[in-house]
Amino acid sequence: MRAHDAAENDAEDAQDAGSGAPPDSPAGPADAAGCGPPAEPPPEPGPAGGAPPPGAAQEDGRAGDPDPEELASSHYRVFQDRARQATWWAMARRMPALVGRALVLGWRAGPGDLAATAVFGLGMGAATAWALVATNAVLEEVFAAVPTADRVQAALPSLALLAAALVARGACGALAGRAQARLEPRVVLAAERRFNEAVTEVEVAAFDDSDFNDRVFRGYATGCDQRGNLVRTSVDALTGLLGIAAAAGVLGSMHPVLLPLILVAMLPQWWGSAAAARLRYRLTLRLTRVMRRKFMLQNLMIDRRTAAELRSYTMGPRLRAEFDRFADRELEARLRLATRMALIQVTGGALGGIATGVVFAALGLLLVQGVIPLAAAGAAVVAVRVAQGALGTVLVSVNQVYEAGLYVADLEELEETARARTPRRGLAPAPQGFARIRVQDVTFTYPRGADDDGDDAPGPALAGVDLELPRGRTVALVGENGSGKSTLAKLLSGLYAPDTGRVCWDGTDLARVDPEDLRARIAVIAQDHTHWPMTARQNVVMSGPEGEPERLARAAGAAHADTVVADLPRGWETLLDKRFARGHEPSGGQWQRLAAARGFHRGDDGAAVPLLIADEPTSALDARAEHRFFTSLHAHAGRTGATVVLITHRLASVRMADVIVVLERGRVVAQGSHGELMERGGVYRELWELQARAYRDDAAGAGRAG
Ligand SMILES: Nc1ncnc2c1ncn2[C@@H]1O[C@H](COP(=O)(O)OP(=O)(O)OP(=O)(O)O)[C@@H](O)[C@H]1O
Repeated sequence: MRAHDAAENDAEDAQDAGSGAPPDSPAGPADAAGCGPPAEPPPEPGPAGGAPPPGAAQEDGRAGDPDPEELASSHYRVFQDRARQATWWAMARRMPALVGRALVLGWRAGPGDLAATAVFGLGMGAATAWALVATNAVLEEVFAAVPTADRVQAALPSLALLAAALVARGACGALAGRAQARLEPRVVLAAERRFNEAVTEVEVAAFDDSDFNDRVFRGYATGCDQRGNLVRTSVDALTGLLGIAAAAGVLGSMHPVLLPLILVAMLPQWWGSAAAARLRYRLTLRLTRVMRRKFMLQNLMIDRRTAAELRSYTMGPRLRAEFDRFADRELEARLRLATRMALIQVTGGALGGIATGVVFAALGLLLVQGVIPLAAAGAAVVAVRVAQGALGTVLVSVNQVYEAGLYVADLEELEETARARTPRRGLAPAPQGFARIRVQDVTFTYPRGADDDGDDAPGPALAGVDLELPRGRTVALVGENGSGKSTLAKLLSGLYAPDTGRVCWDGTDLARVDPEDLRARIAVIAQDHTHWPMTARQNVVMSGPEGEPERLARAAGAAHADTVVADLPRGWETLLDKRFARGHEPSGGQWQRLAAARGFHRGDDGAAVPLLIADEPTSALDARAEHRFFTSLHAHAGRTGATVVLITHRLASVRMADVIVVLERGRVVAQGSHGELMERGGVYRELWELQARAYRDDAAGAGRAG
């Protein structure tokens, strides 16, 4: 069964069995998006979210359709469990911590703006109380007996006070709003900076973990903005609370029985906003993978690097269909959400109307029974309205704080994971150099994602590797595809650490030295080199010194990138990306020469950079360029005294290497010079003879044809 069929079936099953609702009920929108694992029912909506949904037991027994690539993702279970905890009680419990967190974030990002927000927020609360007291005074003056012109005149000072209170309230509101609006972007920017640091400092192995990638996507798509939301909505909640406190204080001073009426008036609003926020949150959470797929597919459609192949292989309709498949799921989920939101709104509105009626009836009753005077009843109506507005703000904010808090917690977990997976700093500096590099009994398995259950886990990429790389020599790693050459190169370059065993520069275990310091002493010409959207100069100089023209010329000459640059319209200053105006696109081989120049540039000083690793550096080069390149590589070892590690399938060039290491299925099966390995036989001689025979046959064929 194809993956998406399974996902769709699963979505339908989840609707039928998991929610206890009919198939077209809105209970299963997120599963319709195909994101939830088969054994997970959709979470129970509504305030009683802690209870298991009806039908969950059925679902447990149901044989779900396997769709491991898309659905078997245990971290969704974590989120569903967390979303299910979103009861009112859970929200209330988390509120102090979340608001506290928001205040800390706000204080760190903009202490002045946070202080201004607090001062003007308090001012608003005080002005609200003042306005209510003035309202009561005005009504008392007017309604103490039958209203007359004199009474209205007598009420004028109170009216002036009321007007002043309202002006003060408006001014405080505007100033608090300004401070808050200044605070939010600062908080978002601070979050973005932390996020950028986390994702660029984390070890490269983290990107092999799909769970980490999901978190990174959520952080990038929503997490940073939600930090701003958390601060804004927390301030809103606190401001609303001040408004309520003001109204409640004034009402309570009139008559304590008026206090519970505020609560009655607000309950429906509470329910509506809580339900709506949780629905939205769950949808976004469950659509993460769908949105990520859509984003990926759309990138393939718009990227100029894929544009040609997309057309050659007539991939357009297929990609569009794939996009539609995910987009339809998302749309369906969003449409269901819209319906559910409307239902919640209608229900909340109706219940709100009933509650207001109950409040007014209660006020009438109190008035008739002489519990409160007419003026107090009038002021109470105004106070209830004020409190309703403020409570509305609080309730919406509380839900938003809770919702933002979930995203922020997710982002903080990402930061925590990233911190835990960021190589430790402050270790000993890397050794200046080495007489030899020793790889001792190294075993390495690529990290698996949280979703991998281990049943079909691949074996180690390297197993029991022992090796010595002498200083100033060229060491070639050869072997068939997947034999572990690049993995060994990544371990040698300090990108990955061995699971067991050690990589040592003389007596120093590289696990004990500062990884960034180590990497600064290694130059790498990567197999999957990046086409940096920068100028040709920046592509070569990268993190190295900029103002050394001789060094640049040497590097470009060694990589034969000088001829590439000579043909560029603006030489070294040509921008190498066609997406920009006046950008230029080098050919694949030209890019490879620039990438090689980057490696030579970094490794120019062999005392500072004693190791150069070149992973298939000539795969896109023509025969002449390839030959020249290998000559340069050997010359580099001779000139700088650096050790050169070369990975290549071109065995004719490997012949020049001082040591050739043959890998097979992650193990070193032979090592020695070309002559020794040819004499010994085995994989190396087999591969060599295959390539040599192909050339001999071609030459013979050409001779006969001639
Ligand atoms: N990032 C990764 N995550 C998981 N497995 C990986 C990763 N990179 C490589 N592998 C696996 O590790 C094994 C060794 O791969 P490696 O890239 O080191 O081989 P190689 O000898 O360089 O191959 P080639 O000649 O094709 O470049 C392979 O089985 C491969 O599937």
